[in-house]
Amino acid sequence: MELIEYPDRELMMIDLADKLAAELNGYLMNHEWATFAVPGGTTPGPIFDTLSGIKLDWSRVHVMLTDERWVPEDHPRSNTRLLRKHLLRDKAEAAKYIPLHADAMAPEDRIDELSGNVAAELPISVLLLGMGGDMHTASLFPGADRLQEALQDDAPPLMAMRGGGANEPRITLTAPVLKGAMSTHVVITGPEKRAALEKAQKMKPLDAPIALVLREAKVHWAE
Ligand SMILES: O=C(O)[C@H](O)[C@@H](O)[C@H](O)[C@H](O)COP(=O)(O)O
Repeated sequence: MELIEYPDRELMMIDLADKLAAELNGYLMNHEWATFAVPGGTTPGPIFDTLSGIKLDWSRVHVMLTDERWVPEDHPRSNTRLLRKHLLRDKAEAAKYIPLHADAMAPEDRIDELSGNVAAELPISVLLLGMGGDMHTASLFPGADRLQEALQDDAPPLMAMRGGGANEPRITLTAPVLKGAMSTHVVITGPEKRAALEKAQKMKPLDAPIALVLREAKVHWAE
């Protein structure tokens, strides 16, 4: 794991946005398109704000979430809503969006179709992950109902997930998809998450799902 510490959050968000854009740009030099997977939650908004204004051939960037809360897209907890408001606008409006959500009561109602769309975009070229204080990443929560299945190397690309720290049903990329990314970044803030991250390094993914990716990841941290 490579830990990159920043003097403050604002600087980190801007610098990380630049790094991600540079990686996408580099990838596009040798590939027809790039798959860019990003987290929801409260941390990445400022990264998205900066990214959306960066000059890049966004029309060849396919954006997807690492996980989604199964709520309508105009719900305050919808990660899709966050993306539309902060990332898929300005220059980045040209990006192709690969949804993890569809209009249905439960994720299981639409998962086959959503999963097929995700499978066509793999491997992920550039992956950005968040992490919770409980060491979950994407919607792979310790104690969630199908975590064990989602950690298997032959897990389907997308799975529904309930329980653990999740408030509502979730849909999430699974371990093989996250581990298969060409480049992996994790962004965290504050002393509590820093301590959790350090603990996770010595733990198994079943207890600390972020541990799945830590060996290969660059972790970006600011107080
Ligand atoms: O939908 C989500 O909740 C996320 O994708 C999730 O995996 C997030 O990255 C962590 O929960 C950290 O969330 P915060 O940034 O809000 O602390």
